[in-house]
Amino acid sequence: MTNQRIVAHFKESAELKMRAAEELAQPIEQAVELMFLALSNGNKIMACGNGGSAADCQHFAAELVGRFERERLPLPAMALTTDSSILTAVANDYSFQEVFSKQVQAFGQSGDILLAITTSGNSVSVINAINAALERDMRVVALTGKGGGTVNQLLSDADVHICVPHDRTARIQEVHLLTIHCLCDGIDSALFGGDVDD
Ligand SMILES: O=C(CO)[C@@H](O)[C@H](O)[C@H](O)[C@H](O)COP(=O)(O)O
Ligand SMILES: [Zn+2]
Repeated sequence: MTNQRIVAHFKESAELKMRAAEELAQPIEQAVELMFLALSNGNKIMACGNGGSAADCQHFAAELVGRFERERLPLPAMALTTDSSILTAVANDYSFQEVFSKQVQAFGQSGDILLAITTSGNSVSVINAINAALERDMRVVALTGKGGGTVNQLLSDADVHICVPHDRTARIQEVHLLTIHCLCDGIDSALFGGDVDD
């Protein structure tokens, strides 16, 4: 019984990934172009999200500041999910809904990118960060699912919406992580060309 449940998770995840590849390849490519252009111009990428998506933000920033698969100079990416003093001060003195938007207002500059990760597309802390980014003339790459929720109403053609075609949070997160690795690989390929050399 347990074994069947495990196999069912693997099957559902694999099937979704194959299906999502068709739908998401184009927006992921657009996101790589947007990110590469920003990094080439000396801008940075900031990432925000809650719970498992907070971990995704940190994973992404680590691969840009450290490395993905190839040796290169550190690239400027930061997770807005890590400074417990900022997070607790803003949540305590204002509201949790402002924990990311305050940081976008503090650190964001025109031309920077916000990587906004929310499986529902409805987390208010992430929605507020998107609005703060757009107000600062930043571009937004949103990773969502479940139809995209409120995020649909905020983005324009200058932004990129990568919406995983599924309703289950865990499955959506699994595709978000794969997408993050595609973004890292795309940025490295834009820097160095197509082949991984190790
Ligand atoms: O990882 C999981 C569930 O798989 C949870 O921690 C999940 O990320 C949290 O419930 C989040 O608060 C969900 O927020 P969101 O994806 O709807 O923006
Ligand atoms: Zn999770």
